[in-house]
Amino acid sequence: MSDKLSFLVFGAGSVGSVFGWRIQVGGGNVSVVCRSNYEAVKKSGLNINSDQHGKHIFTPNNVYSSAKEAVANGEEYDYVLVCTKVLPSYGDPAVALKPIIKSNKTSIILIQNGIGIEEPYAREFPGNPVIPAAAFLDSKQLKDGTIEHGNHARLTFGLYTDGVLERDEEYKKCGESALKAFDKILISGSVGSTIEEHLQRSRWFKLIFNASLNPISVLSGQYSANELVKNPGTRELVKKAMIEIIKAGEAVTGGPLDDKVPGSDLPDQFVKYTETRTTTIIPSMLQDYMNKKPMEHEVILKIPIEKAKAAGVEVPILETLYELLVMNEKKNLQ
Ligand SMILES: NC(=O)C1=CN([C@@H]2O[C@H](COP(=O)(O)OP(=O)(O)OC[C@H]3O[C@@H](n4cnc5c(N)ncnc54)[C@H](OP(=O)(O)O)[C@@H]3O)[C@@H](O)[C@H]2O)C=CC1
Ligand SMILES: CC(C)(CO)C(=O)C(=O)O
Repeated sequence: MSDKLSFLVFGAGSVGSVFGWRIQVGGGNVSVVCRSNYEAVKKSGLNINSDQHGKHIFTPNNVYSSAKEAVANGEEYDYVLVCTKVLPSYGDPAVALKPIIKSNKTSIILIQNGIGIEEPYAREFPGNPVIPAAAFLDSKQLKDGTIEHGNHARLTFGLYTDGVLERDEEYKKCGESALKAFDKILISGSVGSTIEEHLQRSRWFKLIFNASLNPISVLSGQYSANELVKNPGTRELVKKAMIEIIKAGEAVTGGPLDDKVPGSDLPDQFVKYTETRTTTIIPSMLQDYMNKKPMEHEVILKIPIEKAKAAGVEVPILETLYELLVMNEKKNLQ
């Protein structure tokens, strides 16, 4: 039996493939569960063209077509990395993991955008460490099993301790050691890694980009993030949306979203970062729209809007983006 840590990537799309690959490079035993790209990945692995690391073929230790198949020989994983899109209106996402989680040994890492993503997993698996991660990278699946990755990859993550879990010392102890081992293997795989105490602040920080540039990239008529910040009119719109997200995030989490940069300076920082990128950033929401797939508007806009309002912050631009996006999606998916 291998003494390596075992990882199961649930949803080997672009993000799952990049992190799965780097974790294998860092010393992990990495298996993947695929859906539409199963045949291609089983046959030829994942071809990753990365500006950061060059061209590589990531050959997972095992390729499975379902959660059931991933445990058919009694496997129990140290970590399950959930890298699917977050689409709560299509059903409870935690149910899909039920065959895989057999004991509290398995930590559940959610490498996904959005707010409020942890609750279904914490409810379904109350003893398993739930570790949400904000992912900073740009990646895209060009065709089944062929992934394009930009010039950086970073994860900011921490232990979810809201609600009933706050009282459970055993949960915290297991969670803390899972965080440390994950951090170590990411660093070995050349992934930027930060264990974050103020978890929700880092999720709202990531949302500054996702709730502004992602919907606007769709609604503008399919412009990249780089193009949107170059054009003066959309640049201003993006910044105004960002200000709403920052105010909402500060009110909801009770503190600044960044330790060093004041909230008022963050929109300029995000815009500058996007403007100076040499790779073209096609936000994941625009990728979904172009592929006629459902978009993650519930966790990127709807839930943040509800939380903002509950905290007394008005977010009219985000509400407008949300309504227009839902209308667009209806037509796009017809
Ligand atoms: N792309 C990016 O640059 C970034 C994305 N993110 C976030 O990361 C998350 C993942 O995004 P991304 O990798 O782009 O998404 P993708 O759509 O590329 O990948 C998701 C994968 O999960 C698969 N999947 C979905 N449901 C199941 C299931 N039940 N069983 C097996 N496989 C399943 C999908 O299969 P199928 O093709 O059949 O649907 C697809 O291969 C999202 O929350 C996104 O917002 C965060 C930062 C950057
Ligand atoms: C920040 C960005 C655009 C990737 O760089 C992202 O998170 C997404 O595509 O959803």
